[in-house]
Amino acid sequence: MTVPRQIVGAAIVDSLDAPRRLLAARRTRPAAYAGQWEFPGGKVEPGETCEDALLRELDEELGVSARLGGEIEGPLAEGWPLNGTAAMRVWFAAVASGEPRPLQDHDQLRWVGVDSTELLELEWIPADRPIVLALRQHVAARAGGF
Ligand SMILES: Nc1nc2c([nH]c(=O)n2[C@H]2C[C@H](O)[C@@H](COP(=O)(O)OP(=O)(O)OP(=O)(O)O)O2)c(=O)[nH]1
Repeated sequence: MTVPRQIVGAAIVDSLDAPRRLLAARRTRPAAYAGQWEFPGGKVEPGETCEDALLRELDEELGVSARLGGEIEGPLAEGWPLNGTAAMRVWFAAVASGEPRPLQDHDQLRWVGVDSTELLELEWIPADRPIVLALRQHVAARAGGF
């Protein structure tokens, strides 16, 4: 069996202890994903841990340093299956310093309520939808439901 290409993504929330809002990012490339919303992140490079790669990507793409919280575990050891031969591990994260800006790969960032219909109505990359649902479940379970 081929090992999927490892991608990492961040569910950036306003607070790791009591998340109410999520930072969604709209991609500009490649054409197949342009205009669709995603979790900021990218490919893990050789020699990097997933966590190091994610912190690097958040710095490059958004200009922030971040603190990672718990992982939103997917069905695979490599996380959540994406299109093709990739899979993505996703962590909750909070901004430690800096103000997120769409420096690379995105043309829009948006803080969206975790329990809002707006979150569900965003045009997510299709493979991200189950991750969004899992994220809501995590937050709802912690908050006692919403
Ligand atoms: N970052 C990110 N990528 C996702 C998500 N969902 C999803 O299917 N993908 C796909 C799109 C890309 O094919 C791949 C991530 O590659 P990328 O282009 O973001 O990686 P990168 O920043 O390292 O870019 P590059 O240096 O290769 O240009 O995973 C998501 O939520 N976040």
